Amino acid sequence: MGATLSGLANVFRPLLFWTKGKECRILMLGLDAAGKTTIVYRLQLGEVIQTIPTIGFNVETINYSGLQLNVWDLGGQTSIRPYWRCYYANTQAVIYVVDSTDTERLPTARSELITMLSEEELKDAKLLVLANKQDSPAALPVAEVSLQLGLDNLKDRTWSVRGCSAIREDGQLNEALNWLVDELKSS
Ligand SMILES: Nc1nc2c(ncn2[C@@H]2O[C@H](COP(=O)(O)OP(=O)(O)OP(=O)(O)O)[C@@H](O)[C@H]2O)c(=O)[nH]1
Ligand SMILES: [Mg+2]
Repeated sequence: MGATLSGLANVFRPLLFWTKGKECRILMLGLDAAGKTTIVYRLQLGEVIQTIPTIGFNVETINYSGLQLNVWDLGGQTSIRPYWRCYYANTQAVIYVVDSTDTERLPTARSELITMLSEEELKDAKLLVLANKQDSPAALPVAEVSLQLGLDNLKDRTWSVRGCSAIREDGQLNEALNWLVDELKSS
């Protein structure tokens, strides 16, 4: 019963505060095909949309739990990654999305993450790592993704790693976002 009530609370939480709240700038980063765009529109529209690779960026506003989240979803292809840094200024949080089935490129995801976090402009940014595509049988468990990204080595950073699936309705995505908005509100 307790679990059901907390599930319901998670579902209705985004609706509870629909008026414009404090603005927060959030960057969605991660390698190409990690699921960034799918997640953004899943959170905004509550549905799974057909995506195409992002060339440049999408920017969307999501009113969530009393905050106005201005979400910048940047393309993750190799040739686009050098431009991520143009968007770092005034960012309060980074959502770093990882394809948990793409084991071959986890070292690349790790090095891009480390490079990004070393930037002065992001030194105070909170970090939410999403180990996405957990619906797939080929997905590595969250703990393994975390290990391979070297997250335990992070110092002086408010961070969390969560498993999720952009295409499955299990509440994990909302739970992860709830963690982030609670951190943003308390800072
Ligand atoms: N099985 C599964 N597929 C997913 C999930 N999330 C995204 N996808 C699929 O992964 C592919 C890439 O998703 P996108 O959201 O376009 O990826 P992206 O990170 O925005 O990629 P770029 O824009 O190129 O950086 C699409 O075919 C999605 O349908 C998920 O949780 N599970
Ligand atoms: Mg995209």
